[in-house]
Amino acid sequence: MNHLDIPVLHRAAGTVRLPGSKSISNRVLLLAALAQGETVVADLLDSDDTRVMLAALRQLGIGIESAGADSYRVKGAAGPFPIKQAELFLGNAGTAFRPLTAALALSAGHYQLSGVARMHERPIRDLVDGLTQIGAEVRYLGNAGFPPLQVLPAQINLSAPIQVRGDVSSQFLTALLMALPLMGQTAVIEMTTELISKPYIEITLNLMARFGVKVEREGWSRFTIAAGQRYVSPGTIHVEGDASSASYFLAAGAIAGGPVRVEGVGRNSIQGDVAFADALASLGARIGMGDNWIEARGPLSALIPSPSPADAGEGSKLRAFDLDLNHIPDAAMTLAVAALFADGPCTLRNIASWRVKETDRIVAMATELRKVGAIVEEGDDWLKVSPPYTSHLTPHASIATYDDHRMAMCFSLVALGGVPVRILDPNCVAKTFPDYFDRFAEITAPVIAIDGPSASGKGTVAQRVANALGYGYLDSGSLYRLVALAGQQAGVGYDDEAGIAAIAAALSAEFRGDQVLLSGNDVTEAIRSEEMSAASSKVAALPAVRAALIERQRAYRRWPGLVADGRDMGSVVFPQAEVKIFLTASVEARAERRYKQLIAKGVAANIRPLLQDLRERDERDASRSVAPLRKGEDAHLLDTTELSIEQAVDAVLGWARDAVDGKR
Ligand SMILES: Nc1ncnc2c1ncn2[C@@H]1O[C@H](COP(=O)(O)OP(=O)(O)O)[C@@H](O)[C@H]1O
Ligand SMILES: Nc1ccn([C@@H]2O[C@H](COP(=O)(O)OP(=O)(O)O)[C@@H](O)[C@H]2O)c(=O)n1
Repeated sequence: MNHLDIPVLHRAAGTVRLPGSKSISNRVLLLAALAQGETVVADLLDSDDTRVMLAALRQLGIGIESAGADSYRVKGAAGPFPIKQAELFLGNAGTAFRPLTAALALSAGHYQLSGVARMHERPIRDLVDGLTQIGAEVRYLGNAGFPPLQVLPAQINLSAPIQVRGDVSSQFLTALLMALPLMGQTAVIEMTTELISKPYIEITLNLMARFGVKVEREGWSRFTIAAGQRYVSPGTIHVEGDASSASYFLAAGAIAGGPVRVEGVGRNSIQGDVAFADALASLGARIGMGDNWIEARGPLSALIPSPSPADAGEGSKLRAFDLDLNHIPDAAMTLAVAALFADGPCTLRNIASWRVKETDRIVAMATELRKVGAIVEEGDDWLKVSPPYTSHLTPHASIATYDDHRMAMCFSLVALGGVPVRILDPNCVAKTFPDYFDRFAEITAPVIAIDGPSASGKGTVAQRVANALGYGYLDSGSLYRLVALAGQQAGVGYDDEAGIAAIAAALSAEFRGDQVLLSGNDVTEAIRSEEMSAASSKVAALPAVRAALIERQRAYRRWPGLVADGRDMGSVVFPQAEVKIFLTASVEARAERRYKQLIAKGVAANIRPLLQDLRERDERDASRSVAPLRKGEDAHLLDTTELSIEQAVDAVLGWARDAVDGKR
């Protein structure tokens, strides 16, 4: 079977920009489709579930065009769907299936809705019962109570309150709430049971209000949509980052040092899953929050006195917990795996909804946690997880993922316990977070940052260290050289900051072995010319250019690790690097090395202008306002004036070993 092996990981630190929220993305798409006017949906999640929704809406006659990266222009139908006959295949996307069922039941057409086998095992009776009460014609095409479904035109009557259960899934209530305004009449929904996952209903109500429909609620038991309201486009709507997806990164920060920061959700979020941060805090993690970000670090250890607050979390465990997690069912899965890193048995309560998700998550979680050595007890709606008696997780476990994206994402955290872990069928994360593992690697893969002036030997040493450790290698200087060359080719002046920054943002660069390609053309030699050396140091002084290249550089941080060389690897791009080195040599030694390099390549050269050029570039690199070249306090100084290449490489490897050993 297709699998991903995650190596032993020692530390999690860094920043992750979250993909758009799945819950918000699919709700907004449906509301925009039913609304009057055109809605631009920005920062939409790009995943299987949203693709399913987009395709279904198009099939139902809604005009949807791309409006740039992750943005769509949706032309609302100003009421029910215009296409009156369709067969929809909705994969395993519950956030598409349930709301579409309700909206189609009120659209006076002939429709069929089906999905993958698992979708046909996920209950939908409570929603169908609610719709049937108001006269809708919704029939089971397979097993009663489950998809696939047939929907027929019907006379809808809203005179009596709709009675709905809310104890299996809150999505049924969401589906009814979003569809009912199509009728333009007063509609009342009464819950016949306790409502679970209330924060998801808050998202629904919040988004309906953004589209102009107000729902009055009495506690969580009665909801009224007053007559005469209709959906109207709010113009542009930005989808927040996915708070459930944030849980893996925040847990990683709490388990393995941190700080890990997620961007895209924060204090102002409308998603209940941000409460996951509070749960982590109750386990002892140190949490910070801004309007649009959340950050997690490991607990402060009361026992181990530490020299600086930044190191204080090392080695200290999370506190054991006993929590009711009904309000954050999805993010709660992350806590089940975090329990492996706690100081005692942990109990997750009130999680019955796990049984009807992508898989029976209680069974799946218990089975897979046992593979890594946990002692697990399970009940109808609870799970008790105790870390292994020895505190050591079982290495090389093969984790089955049950076509459940969250199982795959949660279990990546196991590697932070100092054991390699294998994730089977890792591509199931595409449901909500297609590049999850790349992002996770960007906060967990170790980095060796080597900065220093031109011709100090950074590239030579970095490449050899990378080979010795089996790590990847990033020559960040070549990116600035590529920008300079691309700017020259496009005829953009090196003083046109916005123009050069736009080139940097769109740079089509590829490293293939020793070859460097720009828009598919081999420019390995062209970027090394003296002209490009001077030009690159000019474009590198432009703040907008540096900003445009940051995320691209961070994306090179992959497992098992990265050696990166440049001027600001340790200070700006990878401030959390395991090892930072400032590599230098006297300017005379460097001029001589450059001279020898050029002569070896058959290029005529002269020491004096080389010396002059190095001095000028040193001056420009050291005096620029953004990311100037200088040795940071936390960097090891390596002066290679009197060293051979082998000695320099050995010194770096020694520091790298010490850093990793220190974390064991
Ligand atoms: N002790 C040393 N460490 C690293 N490189 C050295 C050393 N001595 C000589 N060199 C040579 O210096 C030259 C410049 O190194 P390079 O890696 O291109 O520098 P940088 O990437 O810092 O500009 C290379 O030809 C390299 O072989
Ligand atoms: N991280 C980096 C890397 C390079 N640079 C700039 O890009 C230019 C080319 O980088 P390089 O590493 O290829 O240059 P050399 O050290 O090989 O001469 C340098 O002169 C720096 O001004 C930077 O500003 N920041």
